[in-house]
Amino acid sequence: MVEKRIPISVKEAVTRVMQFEKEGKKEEVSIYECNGRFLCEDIVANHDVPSFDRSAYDGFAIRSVDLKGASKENPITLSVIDEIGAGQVCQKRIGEYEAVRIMTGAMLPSDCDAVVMFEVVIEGSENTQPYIIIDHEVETGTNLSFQGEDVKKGKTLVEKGTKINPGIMALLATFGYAKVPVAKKPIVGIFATGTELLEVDEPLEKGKIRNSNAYMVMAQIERAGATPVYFGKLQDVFTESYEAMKEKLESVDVLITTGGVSVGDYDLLPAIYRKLGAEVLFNKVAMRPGSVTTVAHLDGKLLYGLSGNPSACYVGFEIFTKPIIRRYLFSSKPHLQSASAILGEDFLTANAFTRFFRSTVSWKEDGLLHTVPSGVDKSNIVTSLAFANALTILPSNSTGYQKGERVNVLLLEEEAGSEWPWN
Ligand SMILES: Nc1nc2c(c(=O)[nH]1)N[C@H]1C(S)=C(S)[C@@H](COP(=O)(O)OP(=O)(O)OC[C@H]3O[C@@H](n4cnc5c(N)ncnc54)[C@H](O)[C@@H]3O)O[C@H]1N2
Ligand code: MOO
Ligand SMILES: [Mg+2]
Repeated sequence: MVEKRIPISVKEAVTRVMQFEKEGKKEEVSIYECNGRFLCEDIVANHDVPSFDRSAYDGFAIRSVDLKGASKENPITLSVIDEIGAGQVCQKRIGEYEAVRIMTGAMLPSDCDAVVMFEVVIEGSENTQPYIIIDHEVETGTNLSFQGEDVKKGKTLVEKGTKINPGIMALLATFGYAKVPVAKKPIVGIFATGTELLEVDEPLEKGKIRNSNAYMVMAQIERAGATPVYFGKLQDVFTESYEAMKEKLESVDVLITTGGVSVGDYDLLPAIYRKLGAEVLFNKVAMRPGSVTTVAHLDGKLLYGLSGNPSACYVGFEIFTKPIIRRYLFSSKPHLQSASAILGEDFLTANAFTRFFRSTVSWKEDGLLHTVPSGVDKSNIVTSLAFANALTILPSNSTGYQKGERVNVLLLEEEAGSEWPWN
């Protein structure tokens, strides 16, 4: 008699997996190598930015008090006693009716309180002494970039667990991070199981298929921020598979297998977990695709038995493996980012299980996010994955869903993530 598996909810299954979440190890890498890595510490401003008042324009630093009463009828002349470019500091005191020629980014002389742009003054010179004529009043603070206006010292700017992007690179450089504290990438091993599997470079044979899951999952692991290690494919032979898994488990943080987790005669993973002594957290989830997703735990490591069916394998990884990787990478929002979208097609069949259909979401003219299937909604389908940028969640119900209804989607390519999208 075949084993009868009792499905648990997606929320319960994710909860069981997340009991084993942990932050990973830290390392420091050169700023040249950190783009795309995940911060393992918050970035806190260690000084004001800018750290001094500076000119926002090319022009003249002045004392606004000297220009009180200036007008077209009563233009005021200032003597230009110094000249500074960005990086230079004026060493002179600026007295009454004096000004300094100043370039964008140069530190404002301490006696001055505003800048007038070149374009609004008349320049002249008398006996080699330059002067300017100004025909309007200038408020204190005009054309300045103030100390701390960008950020004040002590402010937390970027939280640990954030993926470094070009803007964060600018912050790291601003605050002097020649070495950047990042999370070590966890090592995620993969075996593809199945006697029917051919490698990419092998010609098709009767009854056989090419192994696509391994390459798909490697790319998902990389997208999640970890390092994939492909251990090759295993025939559906117990001893060989057991030995290979036992050996490779030593060298990885997480071990993924694809295929062999259901109730078929050659589905060996349940027996392999037993022999390894791994504790199975669940082997049936009320979701489709991915209902057979099995997660086990052994000596602090998670073993993912993802389905052999490509769509089920893909969804199982995104829902159950990605958040563990992101927690390892110090994220406090490790789950796929959720959003509300308008359903673009009818789904009128009853669902006993929550459906995650692979979807293409896009913004439409109504300003709302819309979701449509990216291909056929069956777990053995591989082509729908190529165009999926989201998973649309259709919770189980007896009526199905109508075009135009609001639904939740999980965004596959957004980096911000969700704390917990399962409420
Ligand atoms: N009696 C039952 N049969 C099945 C059940 C069930 O509940 N009772 N569940 C079905 C569901 S749902 C799924 S999903 C599949 C899951 O099967 P397995 O995870 O055991 O995977 P396999 O049997 O090894 O393979 C399934 C399918 O996927 C193809 N495959 C496998 N590996 C790869 C790969 N690396 N690249 C591409 N395609 C792969 C394989 O050839 C099979 O066609 O079980 C149902 N059966
Ligand atoms: O696990 Mo299967 O993917 O439910 O379709
Ligand atoms: Mg099977």
